[in-house]
Amino acid sequence: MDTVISVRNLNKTYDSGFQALKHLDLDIRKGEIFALLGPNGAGKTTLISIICGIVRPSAGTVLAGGFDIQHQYRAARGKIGLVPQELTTDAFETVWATVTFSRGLFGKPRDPAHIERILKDLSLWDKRNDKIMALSGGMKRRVMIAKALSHEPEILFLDEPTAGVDVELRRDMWQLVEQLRDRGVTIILTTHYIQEAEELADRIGVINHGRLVLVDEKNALMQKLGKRELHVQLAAPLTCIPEALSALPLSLSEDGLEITFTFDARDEQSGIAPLLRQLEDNGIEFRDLRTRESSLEDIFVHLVHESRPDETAPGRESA
Ligand SMILES: Nc1ncnc2c1ncn2[C@@H]1O[C@H](COP(=O)(O)OP(=O)(O)OP(=O)(O)O)[C@@H](O)[C@H]1O
Repeated sequence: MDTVISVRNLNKTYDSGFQALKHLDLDIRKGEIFALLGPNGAGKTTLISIICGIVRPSAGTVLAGGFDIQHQYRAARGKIGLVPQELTTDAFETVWATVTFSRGLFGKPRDPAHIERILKDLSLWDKRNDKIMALSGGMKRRVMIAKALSHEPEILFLDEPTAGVDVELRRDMWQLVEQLRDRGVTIILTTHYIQEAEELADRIGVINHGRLVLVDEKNALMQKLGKRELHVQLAAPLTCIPEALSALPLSLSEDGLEITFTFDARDEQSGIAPLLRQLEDNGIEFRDLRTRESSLEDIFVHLVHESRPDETAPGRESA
């Protein structure tokens, strides 16, 4: 698959001496939705700002559409649309004027048909003559996307696209992102919301303390790192796990009516069949069985915990 963004050995140390990015390598593939996930201060905005040419790296290279963001800035930047976290647009301008103006900033010739298409795609056409300040929060966000798409970029960065928006608007935004991808735009979004990455992304990168802790296909990630649980509903309550079963990874619910067995989704032998035999051998009857896969949230918490630089006890893990 074609690579549209290529980041190599990126380092960023701010003037304060703080190292925000450490030896970061990343390739973004054409046409994918890539979610960059990380806790506060992990380095997401720093990384995006360097790729978009807003912040200078201390070392390393970034190619966008084959152009070097430092040495071929205009060509590289022309490939990229950026929707920043903050709504930065002139409140007194109309929707049409502000989006048209953005296109001009990239030195592109006027193209009213293109602006019309974007505004229609983003359900802003009816609002084209309205002043930005008269729009709802959700519409303002759409205007920011329209501005970012005005110069026909191949790559769209969305920095926390749904921070602080309500659930309904978040769903709207997700739908919009998928529509843009279907039209061939490569999308990179940063998010705190694990559900957002789980819902939208083809691939996920997890960043913590300036390092990319992991990059993988979402589904592969969930399969590889996922744990599964088998919940066994018992016919009669137990007071404790019988001695004969104490070697197994079992836990008993407070009311004694459910045993949980945790196993690794990667193992071919889950251990469920031997477990059920042992339950029978020990006279423990059950009424029902359910399995549950770990969510991306479980995986994320585990990864971020593992990658703490000050971690002194390597064996410690979150469950
Ligand atoms: N101009 C700056 N000077 C010094 N340190 C900075 C500067 N900008 C960011 N940092 C620090 O770099 C680290 C990474 O910040 P960054 O904004 O990239 O993180 P983030 O992952 O986007 O966080 P958030 O999710 O909170 O937006 C933070 O510790 C931040 O305090």
